[in-house]
Amino acid sequence: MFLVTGGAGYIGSHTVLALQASGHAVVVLDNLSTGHRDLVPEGALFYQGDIADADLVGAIFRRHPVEGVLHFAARSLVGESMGDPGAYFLANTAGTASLLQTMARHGVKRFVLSSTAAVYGEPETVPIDEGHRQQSTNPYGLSKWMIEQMLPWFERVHGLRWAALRYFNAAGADPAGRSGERHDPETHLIPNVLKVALGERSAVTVFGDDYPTPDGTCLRDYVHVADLADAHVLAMQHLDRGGPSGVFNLGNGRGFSVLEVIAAARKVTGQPIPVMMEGRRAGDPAVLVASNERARHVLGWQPRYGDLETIVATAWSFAAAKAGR
Ligand SMILES: NC(=O)c1ccc[n+]([C@@H]2O[C@H](COP(=O)([O-])OP(=O)(O)OC[C@H]3O[C@@H](n4cnc5c(N)ncnc54)[C@H](O)[C@@H]3O)[C@@H](O)[C@H]2O)c1
Ligand SMILES: O=c1ccn([C@@H]2O[C@H](COP(=O)(O)OP(=O)(O)O[C@H]3O[C@H](CO)[C@H](O)[C@H](O)[C@H]3O)[C@@H](O)[C@H]2O)c(=O)[nH]1
Repeated sequence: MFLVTGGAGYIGSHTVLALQASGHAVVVLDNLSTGHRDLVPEGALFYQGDIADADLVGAIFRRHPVEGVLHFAARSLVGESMGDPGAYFLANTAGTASLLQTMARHGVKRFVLSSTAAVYGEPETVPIDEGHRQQSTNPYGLSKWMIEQMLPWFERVHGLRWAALRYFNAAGADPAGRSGERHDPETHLIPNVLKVALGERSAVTVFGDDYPTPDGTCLRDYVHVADLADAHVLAMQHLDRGGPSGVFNLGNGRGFSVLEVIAAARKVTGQPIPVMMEGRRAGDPAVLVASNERARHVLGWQPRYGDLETIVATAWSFAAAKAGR
């Protein structure tokens, strides 16, 4: 059995589905600060509470035979972190230190962390490999980088084995329609583009068209949430086999511009999707594209839904169903 923190959230709920599909029992811990109780897949046990509540986490470890923890629970709004860094260091870094300490007390020795491409900051070379310098430009990325740096100490002292998965841009929805992205407020590009297609917003705001890229808008590496979920199952299997702890980028290795994403959404939805150009959003690097060689070779990860139109189409099916279309 695995403990999934943040299993009522976007990527966590998809990973619960993938763990269940590979035969694992799951217990979810989530404080529902940004998640939804109804996104927790059927069959998973659910505890509402905080990762830093050592009594509650300890009780879960006493009651259930937890072999490992997949840790998604976090605050993850870059803009918010710029205005309230302390909230991010407390919730993410200190909260995870508490979780790791409780794991150590209860002898739980496997850990998969949701990390982020935001640990790299402005890239010096593209594609970005795991050896790239870490110089996050925001407190959110730094809060995750500090967690990554704690992990080798828990390994050395307590025998923890861990994988830190640095996601690029998570996107799409469960191809079977069981889960999808439901953030409020929604800051991510694809769901916001689809809100325009649904008529919930009048136009997509494009943050900057003067970047040094072919069409002037930012390039990002969009990776399907079901492919991310698969990588978590593979990372746990890798640790099970006695594979070494480590850091892995998760992206498709291809960059798409904001305007290319909007064009794909026009094609998928058949809607015109008007655009409104605005200035740059603070802290956005021009290009973020992953080298995913390590995840492919070491974990045997093979993304199944790398095609941009497929990513957008699965997100569209979920968003349209939610809106009653
Ligand atoms: N969405 C992305 O593109 C992206 C990219 C890189 C990294 N990440 C990371 O992936 C993880 C999941 O992201 P998401 O997009 O699914 O976010 P999400 O907000 O949908 O999910 C996070 C879940 O954690 C829960 N939670 C938050 N703080 C908690 C706490 N202290 N105790 C218990 N539960 C708590 C929330 O209620 C929510 O259900 C996060 O750690 C995020 O930093 C996301
Ligand atoms: O309404 C919008 C929303 C976004 N964008 C642009 O679209 C691109 C993608 O933006 P997202 O907000 O969807 O994603 P980010 O690249 O900002 O952020 C993601 O990648 C980060 C890594 O830098 C973190 O991991 C973060 O958690 C994760 O959401 C950016 O160029 C952004 O400026 C728009 O033009 N309009």
